Amino acid sequence: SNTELMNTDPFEAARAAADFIAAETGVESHDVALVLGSGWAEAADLIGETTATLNASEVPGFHQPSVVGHVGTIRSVLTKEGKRALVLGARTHYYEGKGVRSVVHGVRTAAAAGCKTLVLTNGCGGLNEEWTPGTPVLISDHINLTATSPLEGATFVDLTDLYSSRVRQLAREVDPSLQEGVYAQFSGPHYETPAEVQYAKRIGADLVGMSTALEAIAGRHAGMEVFGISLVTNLAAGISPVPLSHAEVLEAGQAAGKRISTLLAEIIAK
Ligand SMILES: Nc1nc2[nH]c(I)nc2c(=O)[nH]1
Repeated sequence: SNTELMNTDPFEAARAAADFIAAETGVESHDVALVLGSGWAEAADLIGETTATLNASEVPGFHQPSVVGHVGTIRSVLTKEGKRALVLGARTHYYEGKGVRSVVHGVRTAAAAGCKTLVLTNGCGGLNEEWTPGTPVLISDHINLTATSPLEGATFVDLTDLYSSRVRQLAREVDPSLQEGVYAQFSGPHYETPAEVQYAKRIGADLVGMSTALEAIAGRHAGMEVFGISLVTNLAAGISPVPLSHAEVLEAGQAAGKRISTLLAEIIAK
């Protein structure tokens, strides 16, 4: 079974998933992988024409997302430039307790499917009060506060320029006003306390979230060029006087959807 395969050899599990996707979509090899986070759901429709849609639960090793508002599909999208994009709308978060191998299965599957570029998007909390909800921020680097790694054994991988400065430059050509920030991944599922947000700020983070860093490490290990972009959907706890509300988070994501998805489509087209 896929669970056994994931437990014995996660790379075999990714190979099986990639073969399944190639067979089901009729696309032998994909070029760019897109992981959609909160607020980014519209991006797939704007980057090209969806030629196949699979339910995540039917693809080996993937789970139907347990997070409300997250789509559970994997789509093959043909861009106007003829690029094949694999859109992973079924992210597994570390806080779901399914293990770090499950968190990075989609990334490994994308690499096994042929992708050379990995685009990671997410919704996050902002530590800079000028970044109001709905602000997209390029990820320049990350701080992994999960106390874990997707890599096992003596897999010493360099993470210099993990968030490709080349692609960040392309993004700035699309929108010169784009800001950059360091993203800190907390394990979650609770939000940070105000004291933890100040700690994150003090150690150099500009954004706090519960995804992305572990996926980026696995993406680099798999040989892909990684690019990350966050959507600030709320000010992190304590940055603004009012408490967080998940409803506000979701609503801010929806409001910014069109603008950031267009931005992403233009970056991918480059
Ligand atoms: N850790 C963390 N994750 C988040 N995801 C979203 I959307 N907002 C936040 C936040 O404020 N903190």
